[in-house]
Amino acid sequence: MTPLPDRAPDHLTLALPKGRILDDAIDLLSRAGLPLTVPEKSRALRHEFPGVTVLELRNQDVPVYVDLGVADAGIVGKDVLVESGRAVYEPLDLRFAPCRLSLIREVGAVGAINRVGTKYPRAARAYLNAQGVPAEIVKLNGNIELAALTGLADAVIDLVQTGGTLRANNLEELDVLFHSSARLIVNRAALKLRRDRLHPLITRLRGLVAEPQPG
Ligand SMILES: Nc1ncnc2c1ncn2[C@@H]1O[C@H](COP(=O)(O)OP(=O)(O)OP(=O)(O)O)[C@@H](O)[C@H]1O
Ligand SMILES: O=P(O)(O)OC[C@H]1O[C@H](OP(=O)(O)OP(=O)(O)O)[C@H](O)[C@@H]1O
Repeated sequence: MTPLPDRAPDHLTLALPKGRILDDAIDLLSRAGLPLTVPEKSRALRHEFPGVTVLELRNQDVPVYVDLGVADAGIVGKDVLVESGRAVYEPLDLRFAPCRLSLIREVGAVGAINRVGTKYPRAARAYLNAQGVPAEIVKLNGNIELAALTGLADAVIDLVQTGGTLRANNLEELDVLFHSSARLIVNRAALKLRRDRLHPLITRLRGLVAEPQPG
């Protein structure tokens, strides 16, 4: 295991993704007692709070920073965690950012699925292998559904939440690979070294996500 960088055992370093997860993650961690505020809009990538450093990362990099011990813990979607293949400790489903990873096609499309566009090539390969579909996978980086609309691919594997994107583009969901939501992930060495910070945090977060949600 990669050794942790030399940091005080009572200091926490958290990996959080910029984008749609950041505000809810900061809100939940604040309610769990950490002295965090949403970072000012700036080009700063590292935010210092009393006893806590927040590293603002791309989603895909959160499991890497936690697995390699540069961050003690992080918050990331299950979809990104599965795709990362990183065996980090995942103690808690935080229950926000719910969505599902699905196989999607144009409504009424027929014929073999020979090529699939996706941002999730690892999950897509595992799914297609399990289905016995020997399709080529094309890794894309955004607006994935366009691949199915333009003929770049016969189908796509992408996230669905409200279904609004599907309806707006005459697409349909053929199958669900798995459901996703935001997860707390923790570096295994940090869990021992910084147990006095991490154990109470996990306990408080567990209490918060177990409470009935407002509304
Ligand atoms: N429409 C959605 N509704 C709810 N949750 C979503 C939705 N889309 C994505 N998510 C969840 O939120 C996470 C972050 O999504 P976000 O849109 O911020 O990332 P992104 O901009 O696609 O990623 P990146 O640019 O880092 O590749 C996803 O990994 C997923 O877990
Ligand atoms: O079912 P819905 O509520 O419409 O949500 C699903 C859409 O949300 C995500 O895209 P996002 O807005 O993050 O853009 P991206 O494709 O550039 O990642 C996802 O990739 C879908 O396109």
